[in-house]
Parts: sequence; C-alpha cells; structure tokens
Amino acid sequence: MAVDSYIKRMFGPEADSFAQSKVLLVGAGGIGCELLKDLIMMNIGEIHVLDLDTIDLSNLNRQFLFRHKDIKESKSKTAIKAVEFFNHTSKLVSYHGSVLDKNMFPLSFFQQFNVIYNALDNLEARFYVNRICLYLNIPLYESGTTGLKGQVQPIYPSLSECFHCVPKETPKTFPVCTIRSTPSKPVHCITWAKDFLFSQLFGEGSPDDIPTPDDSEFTSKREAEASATEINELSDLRKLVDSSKAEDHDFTVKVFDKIFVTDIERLLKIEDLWKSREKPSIAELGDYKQYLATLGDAAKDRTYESGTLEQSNVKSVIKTYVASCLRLADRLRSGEKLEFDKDDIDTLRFVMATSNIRSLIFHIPTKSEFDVKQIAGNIIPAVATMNAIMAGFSALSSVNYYLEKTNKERAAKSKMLFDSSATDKVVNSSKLAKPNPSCSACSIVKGIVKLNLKQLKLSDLRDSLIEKYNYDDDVEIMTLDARLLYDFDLEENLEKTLSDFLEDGTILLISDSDERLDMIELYIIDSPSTSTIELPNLRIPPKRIKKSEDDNEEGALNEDELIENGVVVEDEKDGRSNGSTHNGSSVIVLEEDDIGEAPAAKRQKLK
Ligand SMILES: Nc1ncnc2c1ncn2[C@@H]1O[C@H](COP(=O)(O)OP(=O)(O)OP(=O)(O)O)[C@@H](O)[C@H]1O
Ligand SMILES: [Zn+2]
Repeated sequence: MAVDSYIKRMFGPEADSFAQSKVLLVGAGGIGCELLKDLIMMNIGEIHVLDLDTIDLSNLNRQFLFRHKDIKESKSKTAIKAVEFFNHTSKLVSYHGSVLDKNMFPLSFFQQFNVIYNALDNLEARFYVNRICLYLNIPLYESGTTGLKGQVQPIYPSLSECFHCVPKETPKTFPVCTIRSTPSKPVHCITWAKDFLFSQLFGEGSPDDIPTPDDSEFTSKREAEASATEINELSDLRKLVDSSKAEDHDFTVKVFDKIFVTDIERLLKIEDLWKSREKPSIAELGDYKQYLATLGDAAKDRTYESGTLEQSNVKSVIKTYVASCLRLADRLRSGEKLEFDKDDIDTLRFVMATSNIRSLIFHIPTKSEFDVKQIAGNIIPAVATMNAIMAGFSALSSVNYYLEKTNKERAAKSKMLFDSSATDKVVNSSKLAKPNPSCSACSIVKGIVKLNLKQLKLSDLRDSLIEKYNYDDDVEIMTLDARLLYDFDLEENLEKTLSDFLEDGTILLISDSDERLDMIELYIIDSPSTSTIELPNLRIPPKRIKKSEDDNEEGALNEDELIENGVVVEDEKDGRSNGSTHNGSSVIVLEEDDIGEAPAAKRQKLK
C-alpha cells in the first residue's frame, strides 16, 4: 500500500497535512537516522536534514543508514542517499554544516519550516535551536538519549516549557587539588592528562595564559606554591615545544622529567599530603631514564607500536608518549590548532600514555586505550534501541502537530516522554509544563529588527528604541554575551557605526534605565538595502522583580500575566507568528559539548 493511503487510513482526512508540511531535522546521528526513517514513513512533504559531521567507523553499530564504504562521507548527504530507495514520496534536502553557522543558516533559513526536530548530542546546539524556535514561534521536538535513558520534549514557544526553562545537569567536577596533587582514581589521572597537561602543552592559547588556581583550592599554602611553580615551568615547556624543530626530540625528555620527576619530587616534599595517603613513587617507572634515552632515533619515525597497547608496561607507554608528543608537535608546527578529540589518535594516545604513567606513579590501576577513550570522551555507550525508541516517540508525539489546527491545541495534546525505571513500564509521559517565568530564554519579549549595520550609528538605534517603546529617559544596550554597548555612563560608542559591534545574527538585550519596563531581546538582521530602523511592535510588560537568589520575590508577575503581557503576534497565520514572539573552580570532566550557553551573567564594557 502506498504510504499516503496508509497514513490516511490511520489518521483520516486530516492526514493531508503530513504531506503538506516542511520540516527540519537537525542531526543525522544515532537518533537522526532513526527519525529520518520515521518521518519518511509519516509521509512528511519535505524533510531537510542538517549535520556538520562525517561518518566514523564507530557510528556504524547504530546509525543504520551508514555502511563501511560511507566512512568520511557527509552524514546528512549519505543519510538522504540511503533512504532514496525506500518507498516514499517525501522531498529530501541535505545540508552539510553546523546549525550554529549564521552565514550558512541565517534566521530566514529556519523560517521556512513548520516543525523542527532536534536529534543533537550537545547542549550548545540545542540551546541555539531552542532560541531560534522561540524567535520564529516554530514548534520544536527535542530528543536525546544517554545510554538507557532518553526523553522527548515537545516545545511550543510561549505555551510550554522551552529547553532553557529547566536548568541542565552541571558537569561533574573534581577538586583542583585532587587532580593536581593527590589523584586516587584513573579518572583523576585522565582528567589531569586531558584538561591540564594536554591543553597546556599543545592546546590553543598563549603559554602565558595558563590559569593559576586560587590558593583556597589547595589544602595548604605549600601545595598551592608547588602548583604555581608547576604551571610556570609548564608554560616554559610549551614555549620549547613551539620553538622545537622537526628533528628535535629533546623536549619529550624535558617534559617527561618535569611532569613525572620534578613535579612529583616537589609534591613528595609536602609531608602533610602523605600522612594518610600512599606516597607516589617514581621507582614504579623502573629504569625509565635509560629507556627514554634509547628511544631517541627510534622515536624519530613517529610510529606507534602495532597491536593493542600495553597499558601497564612502562616501556610501551613511554614509547607511545614520545611518538604522540612528536606527532602533536609536528601538527602544531604545521599551523594546526589542536584540541582533545577522542577520535583523534594522537590526542587520545597522548592522554592514554601520560595518564597511565601518572597512574603507575600514584599506584592507581592503569586503563586500556578503549577505557581512556570512554572516560576522556565522557562516553556513556549509546544504545541503538533507546535511540530508536526515542526517535519513534519524537515522530509519534509530533503527530499532534499535524492533526490539530492551532498551537494551543497541539500543545495541550502533546506529551513529554521519558524512560521509566519501573519494571513494568518502558516509558513515562507527562503533560507539557508551562514556561518558567524566570527562564532567561523564553520569558523575555523578543523581536527581530532589520538594520543597515554599515550605515547606522549606535545613537540612531538608541534614539529609535526610546521613541518606539516609550522609554522615559534612557536605555541600556547589551549583547546576549554580555558586552555592554551603551548606557548613560558609556557614551563613547554612540557615534560609532553599528557594524563596529554588531553582525547579522547578534542578539541584543535592551533594558530600561528607569527600571520601569522589562528587558527585551532583539535579533539583528543586517539589511544593506534598508536606511531606516524598523523596530518590531512589542508590548513590553512592566519590570519584573526576578525570583532568584539575588532578587526578592516581591512584585513578581504570575505565569499567566507574563504570557498575556508578553505575546505580540504580528500577522498570525497557521498558528505561527511573523517575527516577534512572547515571550572554587574545579576541573571539568565533561567535554565542552556539555557546557551549556551561559545566559548573560556579568556585563563587560566594550573596549
Ligand atoms: N552544531 C551542529 N550542527 C549540526 N549537527 C550537529 C551539531 N552538533 C552536533 N551535530 C550532530 O548531531 C549528531 C548527534 O548524533 P549522535 O548523538 O549519535 O552523535 P555521533 O557524533 O554520531 O556519535 P558519537 O558522539 O557517539 O561518536 C551528530 O551526527 C553530530 O554531528
Ligand atoms: Zn524557557
């Protein structure tokens, strides 16, 4: 039976809307491959698939649209090619690029879609798509899995909780002193090797930028001093790596001596540290000096040992350390910017070797390359079935979008779905919650403004804002990433052209200096053909007193008032609006993937 007749039989005449819809699928990985198949089976009219990545060998166990021959090919393009032969009538379009790339995917790109499906693996991209959907009032089906856990969250802007409404789990952290001085578990050594040693020796940034932790983060002043000396010496070694020549391998010996001998000897002198702990011991490395010296010429060919690396064999890990150091230094010299990537063999082997040498010294069990990859990449193995289940629920839950007429009805019928720990249940569901009135993404009234950035000055924008929104006296203009462009105290930017600070896609936060009106958020679109400033029609609610630790609760508006006051719908069609919508440092173990977008916390004056 043709797919459309099958869908009609299931859902009745309303099913025509499936074929009339155009959707965007962001991410063609574990969930994305499944979801693409599901959306095709729903007979969706147009499916656009976007992914930045190419296929890796490790994707093949669960990303069922990809084969061995597709390794290194674009995920989105390959996924679409793979489903071409399915029995379907959907029009398919692929894009190879990051959803965060504003040149490739400006706001107008997203505007063409009725629904967006997220099948991503990181918070940054998820927060970004969430905000885009808030601006354009597009329903978003957000999905994610971690091992055997998973969830699907339908997001109807201004009607239900957005992705930002509920704080996300903060990355697991370890005290600095555990990582720098007293590791007791393999993960401590791996974190040290990846986040401290690798990033300082080969990572981006000047060697002088190495951050020095606060004294308060250590158990004693001596320990803090030892750490500061360690950091200064490491900074010198980074300079040595930068200035090394291809034929040099001396720096590998100097780095080894410093991190595994001098630093450890310094720590050993702080007796307090070892009163209740076993002392680290360089003797665990045996005759490492002689072995390092003999490696010289042999290491020059930069080859790794063949076969499985022996994680606890001192000679084997030292050889891996030398080869990875030389290969990374070659790459730095060729101008490459290096960052740790679990799939980059040189960065992985450097971390594997150095963490295991440190583990040997501290009497900690060593870890195989496979284990180090899991821990350093913070990988919880993906479960193909859970991806398939959550993708299925995302598609199924979005049926409400196609069958109902308004976003209000769609949101009322939609459910959030998540894994269940009960033995007799696979999945739990709950009604969609209302938006969080103090969410920094969806509670602020938003609008889109087209400006000729090269022609207009900041003073033009300030004057237009005051006139359009009836600010009594003055406004404060700040970017979403907390750069202060203007306030009554900072007038020097007024005569500068907007292109000096803004670009297409910059988001501005505008506050009322009189504290009478609430803050608004404006999305800037550069429009070289415009000469005037056309600010969107927004109804700005009175200033809210935020319910946060810093502010007291008096005067806070309730949720309904906020939604009522915030919504400004211009040219509403099909439930979508056109433009404005309502609305002591530790070492981080997770990848930067997991560090969410920080809402503008502190203001910095623009210099
Ligand atoms: N900014 C982005 N723009 C476009 N696609 C993205 C972006 N960030 C992540 N993705 C894609 O989202 C998908 C998420 O899929 P998944 O969680 O299965 O991860 P993976 O990278 O395929 O697998 P693994 O991380 O286990 O190696 C990936 O294909 C990834 O390339
Ligand atoms: Zn929100």
